Amino acid sequence: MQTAPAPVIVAIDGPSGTGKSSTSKAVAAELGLRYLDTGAQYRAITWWMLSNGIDVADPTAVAAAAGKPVIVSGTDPARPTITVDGADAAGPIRTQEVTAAVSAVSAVAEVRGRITELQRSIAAGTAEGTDPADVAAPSRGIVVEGRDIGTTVLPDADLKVFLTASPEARAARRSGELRGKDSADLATTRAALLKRDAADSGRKASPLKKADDAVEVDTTELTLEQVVECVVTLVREQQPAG
Ligand SMILES: Nc1ncnc2c1ncn2[C@@H]1O[C@H](COP(=O)(O)OP(=O)(O)OP(=O)(O)O)[C@@H](O)[C@H]1O
Ligand SMILES: Nc1ccn([C@H]2C[C@H](O)[C@@H](COP(=O)(O)O)O2)c(=O)n1
Repeated sequence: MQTAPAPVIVAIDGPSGTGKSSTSKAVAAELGLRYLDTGAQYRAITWWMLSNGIDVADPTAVAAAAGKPVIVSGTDPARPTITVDGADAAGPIRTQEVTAAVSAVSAVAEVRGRITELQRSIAAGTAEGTDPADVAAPSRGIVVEGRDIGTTVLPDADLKVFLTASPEARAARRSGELRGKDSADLATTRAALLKRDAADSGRKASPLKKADDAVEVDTTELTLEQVVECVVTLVREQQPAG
């Protein structure tokens, strides 16, 4: 009798706007893997703090509340979901208010401890933090994207990818996304991206950092399709033949 291959774990990290979410979703869909957006989890806990009157500039208050919200992620790459205390949080976590506060909240060690635990549980396919439908579904593995997946959350991942792109390319991508919804011009968008990167790279607790054994892919001059093809090839290369 043949044994099923071990599930593959892919970690994709990098600064804002480098294409982590788009790439991870497409790679997971193509390879039949699950997909976890860890930034959405940090945004979800930030949204809960803001909605519940917690002063997000006060790390002690944030730490004291870190264990309270129940955050559940759905990991179908075609339809990723996120709920907080049972409420759909997919829309509210993308507001400017949450984006402006998320780096401060995610720098608090108690928040990171709580969310990292959820991420490891979801990657292992256990129930905590996972949509029950996902636990029941057969899985060939997962693509997990964020800032510290390869360094801290899943240091034994089968493949680690670190995406980069120039600030200009990232700002242009984001401005294209925001057009019609927001008046942010290219320079404002670029400045906001760099400010968030500096906060995420400069924090003490598990900063944004390339893992020593990660493959760096500079996406500045690549289309999304080219980046996806590159990562799919890297995943296939590290899987045993047969
Ligand atoms: N290689 C690429 N070429 C052009 N546009 C891209 C490329 N990769 C991603 N994009 C576009 O850039 C925008 C940002 O991509 P995405 O949300 O995947 O980045 P991200 O790294 O996950 O960002 P964040 O960390 O801020 O969530 C999206 O509009 C996406 O379609
Ligand atoms: N593994 C992670 C993922 C995300 N964060 C923080 C830092 C980001 O600025 C924020 C939002 O992430 P995004 O939606 O832009 O991917 O969440 C982190 O600290 N660690």
